[in-house]
Amino acid sequence: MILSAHDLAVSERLREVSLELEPGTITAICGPNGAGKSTLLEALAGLLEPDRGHVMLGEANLAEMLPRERAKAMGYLPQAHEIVWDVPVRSIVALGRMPHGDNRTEPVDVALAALDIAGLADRRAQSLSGGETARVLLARVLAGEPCWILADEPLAALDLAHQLALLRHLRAAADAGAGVVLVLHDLAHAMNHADRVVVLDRGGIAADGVCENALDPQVIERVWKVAAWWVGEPHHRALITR
Ligand SMILES: Nc1ncnc2c1ncn2[C@@H]1O[C@H](COP(=O)(O)OP(=O)(O)OP(=O)(O)O)[C@@H](O)[C@H]1O
Repeated sequence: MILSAHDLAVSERLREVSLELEPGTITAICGPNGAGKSTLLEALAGLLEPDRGHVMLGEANLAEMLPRERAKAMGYLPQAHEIVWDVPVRSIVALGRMPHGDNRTEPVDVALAALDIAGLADRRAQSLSGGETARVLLARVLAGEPCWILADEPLAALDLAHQLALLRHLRAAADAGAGVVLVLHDLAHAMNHADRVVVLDRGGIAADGVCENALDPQVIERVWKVAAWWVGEPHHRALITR
């Protein structure tokens, strides 16, 4: 189902943002610190009530959906990676099944494997490293098999191999019909792995479109105030800065 934002405004943080996001694709939200990326993602997840505007999931207004139905549809990973309960990793990941009210173990096992944490399943959550914690919280989102995966900087704490593995998994989820929206600071990840990039600047949309256009050097110069250019082949590009 299409996820759409209509004239979303949140105090000084977001100014009249409208977007239509297609399932089956990966959209990256990029922009400088404080641009409003996390605010937009939270609003798209239905977890932040905008001052004006609304978010629709297909024909349903997200704000009017039952919390349980919304939680089934929208998998959200916040920016701060913290686990406050000192319980086994498997129990944390299994929380992803809560909106479904079932005890199905298969999605939990698939998520543990996807994030390469099956070997940690019996470890206490508070004994994990930062990157392991991030992978456990992502696995919880994936275990819920949501229609939409909204993740705020999901790659930030991961090492190179786990970043690539997660990106492959998110691509497979999109190919299977899920919508994926990622807040990314690494513009090369956005360029190489997203289908579409939305650039936010000071609460508004500065660019929106296919990666080559939305992350054109002129946009990077205007928004980030950095002189930069792309090298390499499509899907394997690197950003060179001056
Ligand atoms: N709860 C809040 N109350 C008031 N202002 C907030 C709140 N949360 C964030 N802000 C402000 O809103 C603006 C947008 O914040 P947001 O976290 O959405 O930015 P961001 O693009 O995700 O930034 P970053 O890249 O630093 O994570 C910032 O100026 C921030 O200081």
